[in-house]
Amino acid sequence: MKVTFKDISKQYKGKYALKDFSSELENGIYGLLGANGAGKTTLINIFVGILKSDKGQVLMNDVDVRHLGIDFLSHIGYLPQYPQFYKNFEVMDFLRYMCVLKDIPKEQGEKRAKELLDIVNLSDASNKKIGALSGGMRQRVGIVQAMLNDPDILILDEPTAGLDPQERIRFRNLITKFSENRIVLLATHIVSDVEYIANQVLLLKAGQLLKQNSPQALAREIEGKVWMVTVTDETMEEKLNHFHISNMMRDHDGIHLRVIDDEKPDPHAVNIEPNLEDVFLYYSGERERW
Ligand SMILES: Nc1ncnc2c1ncn2[C@@H]1O[C@H](COP(=O)(O)OP(=O)(O)OP(=O)(O)O)[C@@H](O)[C@H]1O
Repeated sequence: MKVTFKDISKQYKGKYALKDFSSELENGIYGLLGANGAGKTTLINIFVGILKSDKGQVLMNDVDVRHLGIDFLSHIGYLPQYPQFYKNFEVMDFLRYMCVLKDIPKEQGEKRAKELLDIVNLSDASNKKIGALSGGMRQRVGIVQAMLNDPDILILDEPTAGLDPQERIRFRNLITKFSENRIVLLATHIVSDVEYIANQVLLLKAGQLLKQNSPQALAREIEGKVWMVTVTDETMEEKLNHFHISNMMRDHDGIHLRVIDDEKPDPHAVNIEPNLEDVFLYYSGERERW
């Protein structure tokens, strides 16, 4: 399976939400990483056909998806940013309903729903009302409905919003489990959602694709630009005013700043190994004061 985005643009009131976005995806997990408002949902909405682009094409195996119509949708599983569930539906009834919408034959859908509920550890909840589930359980129902048609392309828009750390880890493991022989596109602004599971990260800023590479390669690209500097309360201000700081930690030796900059920020600064959060900040961060 191959998906190609070709020069996609979308404007709202003369302002670009997405500008000349081009990328190619093959089987694997892709983290679409960008700050709030970077254009992630716009791209996904264009991809799944909810939104029309002003310009550009989405191709599946080199065919424009607009020519494929319903056939394209049968290849897609989609979990929106704010999934709306019927709270009075029981889990299994909701999944049966989704099978009807997706035109999945009854017996096949029933079997698939039960298998998926088992994989996400929700078999015991299949007769519970959706309104009675925790946020994490509801997200798992969301991913089950996205997987009902055994899609080649799984699209998840901010899927870990509202999950606690343990649920977040479980969810990541689940995505990895489901990623075999599929394209998974996972939009998020939370770096740790994709740092360990994405084969490639697409870094989006103000509607434009800044970078596409593996997390490791992206981190290597900024080697030599991440520094550790120890300061005092008196000398800290100057650093905060001049540099991107990705972390601050205070202990009995002083305040340890993780600084991101092309130049050595202090004669005593030492280089440290970059991570994906540093990459995100290096390319898309504004210097913010709190
Ligand atoms: N219907 C709309 N009308 C006007 N502007 C919009 C509309 N939808 C999105 N935008 C603007 O387009 C830009 C991209 O928004 P988008 O929702 O795609 O970003 P995002 O990366 O998904 O952000 P978030 O993480 O907050 O969901 C933003 O500046 C947003 O304000």
